[in-house]
Amino acid sequence: MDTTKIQLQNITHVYVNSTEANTAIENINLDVKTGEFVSIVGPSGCGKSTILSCIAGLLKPTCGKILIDNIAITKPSSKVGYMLQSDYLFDWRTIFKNACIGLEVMKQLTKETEEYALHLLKEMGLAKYKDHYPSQLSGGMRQRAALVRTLAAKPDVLLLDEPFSALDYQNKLKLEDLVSMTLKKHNKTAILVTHDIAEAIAMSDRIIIMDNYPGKIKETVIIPDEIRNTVPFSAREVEGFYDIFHKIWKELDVDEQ
Ligand SMILES: Nc1ncnc2c1ncn2[C@@H]1O[C@H](COP(=O)(O)OP(=O)(O)OP(=O)(O)O)[C@@H](O)[C@H]1O
Repeated sequence: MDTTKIQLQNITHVYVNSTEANTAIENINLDVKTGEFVSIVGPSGCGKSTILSCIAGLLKPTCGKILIDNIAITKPSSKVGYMLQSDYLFDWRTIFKNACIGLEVMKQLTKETEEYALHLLKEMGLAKYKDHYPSQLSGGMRQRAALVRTLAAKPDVLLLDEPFSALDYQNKLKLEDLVSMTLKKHNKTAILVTHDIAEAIAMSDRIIIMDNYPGKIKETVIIPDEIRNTVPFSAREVEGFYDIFHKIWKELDVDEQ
């Protein structure tokens, strides 16, 4: 049975400083099901990161309510993992120690949780680098270590804010496959923010297209099963992939509006 994991109910957020008020997002309504992968695309400044920060409990929306498992989000919670463009690994800690940092901060470091972190490092092909330091790893390996750190705390929800954008194309495609397969295997619910339309189509069940001034939902695109059930790398070869690409491209092309 489909259960709703995340609910955004009429979310509006206004950034206020000493000279002005800026309505970043207005009346955002969105339900995300357990295990669903939703991407958000839209022009720069339309409020994608603001939405993620509100779901993460880092930002309190000016109006509206956010629920996870029907419980209102008022502060950051271990249920929600956040992965960003920069890996934020600590250079003085080994990869294993970096992977365990969230557990340490939450005072959940036990033999069992350490073993789980080690298991995830193995899954990500990093077991033999566990005693290395971040500076000894490539960008793709570092981002995989950041993913282990995020998953080690066993969040139900993953918020991914352009996590592959700093990687070279080959590593980006490899990591898309790995993240997609890992999240499916662990039945995680994910929201990805990306400027890469092909990445959004290849990884998602559903894509939310946003509009600017103020940020709002313009359209929703449901990804057909043939694409959804294929790993991201091969999804690009599925018939109909580029029809969806062109549709989204057109929606985002401000010159044509
Ligand atoms: N701390 C802040 N104070 C004031 N305004 C802010 C703040 N953070 C973001 N904004 C404004 O809110 C709007 C939405 O910003 P946000 O970063 O959420 O957009 P975005 O869609 O993620 O952008 P990008 O694609 O460029 O990363 C923008 O107009 C931005 O300038």
